Amino acid sequence: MRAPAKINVYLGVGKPRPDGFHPLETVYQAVSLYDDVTVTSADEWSVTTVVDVPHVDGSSVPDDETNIAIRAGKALAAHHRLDDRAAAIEVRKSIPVAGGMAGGSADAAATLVALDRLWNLDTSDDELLALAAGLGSDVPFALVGGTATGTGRGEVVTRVEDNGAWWWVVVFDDEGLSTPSVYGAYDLLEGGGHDYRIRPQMLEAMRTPHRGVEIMVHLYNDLEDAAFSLRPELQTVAEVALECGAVYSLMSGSGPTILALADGADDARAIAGRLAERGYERTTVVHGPVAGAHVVAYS
Ligand SMILES: C[C@](O)(CO)[C@H](O)COP(=O)(O)OP(=O)(O)OC[C@H]1O[C@@H](n2ccc(N)nc2=O)[C@H](O)[C@@H]1O
Ligand SMILES: Nc1ncnc2c1ncn2[C@@H]1O[C@H](COP(=O)(O)OP(=O)(O)OP(=O)(O)O)[C@@H](O)[C@H]1O
Repeated sequence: MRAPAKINVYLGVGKPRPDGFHPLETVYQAVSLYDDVTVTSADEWSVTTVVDVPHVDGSSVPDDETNIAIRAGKALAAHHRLDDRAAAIEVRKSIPVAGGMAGGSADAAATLVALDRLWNLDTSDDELLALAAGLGSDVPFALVGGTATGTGRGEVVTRVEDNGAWWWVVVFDDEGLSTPSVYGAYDLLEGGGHDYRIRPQMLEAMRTPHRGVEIMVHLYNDLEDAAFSLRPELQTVAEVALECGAVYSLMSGSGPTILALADGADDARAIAGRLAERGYERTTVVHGPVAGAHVVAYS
């Protein structure tokens, strides 16, 4: 089972709720960078992470039951009162770890769908989405894919019509950035007191056939200043991407991955080449939107 990375083409963040989570209004996009998950029935739960791409460092991915893929499998088994079931999970990672591209969420979504098929459970889409929401704010979107809005803490996902062919250069970072620490820095900067809603004009513009570049004025990420305060060199990466010809540059989710928007595939490859000349060699070209781990019905 294959699950895509996500980016947030718009991320508006409010003040923390009583439960500590931040209310979000985001526009997610699934892009063509994937983790592949394989499951086999076993007597005990296990997870193995395999990395065969240079831009991923899998050393910090847990191999015990804290791995979100095992948490997903156990949640599915418990939901069906099959607590005696277990599986061996193999995750082949291409999505950077703690990169703001929801790699763990992709693994969780892929595991839910893969085990549902392996065990012939026929879990409904609504039940899968509810299980996904219990695992993490970004997991429901990894099931749905495409382009979608996320509200609540990000887990309430509604597909939107996106007739675009977006091309991005993804600039990887050597170190990950912890999502809670970025939200913490956002609170210290007293973020959240503004109107963070998605502009209807953005959704309208995405309905019209476009190449991403026409939507550029609407691209936005409220967590950028917070991440840049923790890692100032990330702002430099975003600036260099513009100097290398990006139409726009944006941080992905809670960072540290930086996205350079390109005007088509050839332009993206040219930007990646110029970035390499400037010393940023750990990049890849992706396009979006792409399908999620499973085509689900949603409202
Ligand atoms: C940055 C984003 O990727 C944008 O889509 C998400 O908000 C993060 O989603 P995620 O990694 O699936 O997040 P979760 O696993 O649900 O939460 C991890 C931690 O991030 C913070 N968190 C997450 C989501 C949210 N709406 N508000 C938060 O404050 C909380 O400290 C939480 O303990
Ligand atoms: N299957 C997994 N893959 C990657 N990280 C995992 C996994 N399971 C648990 N983790 C832990 O979760 C942390 C964050 O992982 P992840 O790669 O999903 O971050 P992220 O891409 O920044 O997520 P998001 O964009 O949703 O905030 C890792 O540092 C790791 O310790």
